[in-house]
Amino acid sequence: MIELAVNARGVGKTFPTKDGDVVALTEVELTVEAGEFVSLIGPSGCGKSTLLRLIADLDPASTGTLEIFGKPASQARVDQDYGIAFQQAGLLPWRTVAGNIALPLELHGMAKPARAARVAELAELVGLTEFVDRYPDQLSGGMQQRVAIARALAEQPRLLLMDEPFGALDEMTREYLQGELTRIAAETGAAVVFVTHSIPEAVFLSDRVVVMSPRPGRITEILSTGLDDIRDEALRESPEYFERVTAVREALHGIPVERANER
Ligand SMILES: Nc1ncnc2c1ncn2[C@@H]1O[C@H](COP(=O)(O)OP(=O)(O)OP(=O)(O)O)[C@@H](O)[C@H]1O
Repeated sequence: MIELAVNARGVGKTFPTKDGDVVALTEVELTVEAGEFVSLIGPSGCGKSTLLRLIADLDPASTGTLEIFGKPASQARVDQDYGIAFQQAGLLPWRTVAGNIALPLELHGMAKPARAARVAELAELVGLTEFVDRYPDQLSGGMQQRVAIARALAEQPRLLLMDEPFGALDEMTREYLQGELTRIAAETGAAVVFVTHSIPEAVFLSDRVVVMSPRPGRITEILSTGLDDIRDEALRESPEYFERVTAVREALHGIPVERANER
């Protein structure tokens, strides 16, 4: 039987506000298989971050059921089944790269020698071995984001939740880190749920792209990219890649792009 990293059934989220209820998400049906890379894409306010926050148990769902590796999200949180990385790297400025990566290991009481070994392994995984003694303000934005990814992976989570982690980076760094992330996901075997505004980014990274629409946020389409496992620079220039980018763009617009331009 296929193991599911995420299993969302009829999930909805309503925020009560002083001006009335905001229905952020409704009737979300989504499964993510172990080891699968799934992106969430959609216009601003469609509930991408909300869905990620529900999966991470940072907020409770208002309706439906949500299981992470067959457990309630709250249990998965206790069991540290997932790691999280956000748009802002969120590093502690007074700690070195090694200190930041080690933080979750320290909090959970890993002994010092084991911790040092794991930090070295993670620094190598994200290509920062030579920078472990630097402080965050001595790093580029892309390097800071790599530290955040290493920290999220510290406890070998089987699921990585990422909310626009490359959103604040320049295009070249972004493309470089996309390649790195696909390699890291393959090496660790972790499933990834990745929030993005970028259609090419979603296609390049993903096995499946989940297209969402706002008011109230819901899934309108799920597209399999059907691309093979090798995600390199050649892929970005291939006809299959352009085809998938067009398909996702059309799904976002709800109609074929040519016709949308005619209106
Ligand atoms: N704590 C909250 N209280 C009230 N409304 C909220 C709260 N959090 C989110 N919302 C609303 O829920 C909807 C979905 O927000 P969410 O941040 O999930 O969208 P998003 O797709 O991630 O947007 P963006 O792409 O701009 O980051 C929005 O209308 C937002 O205003």
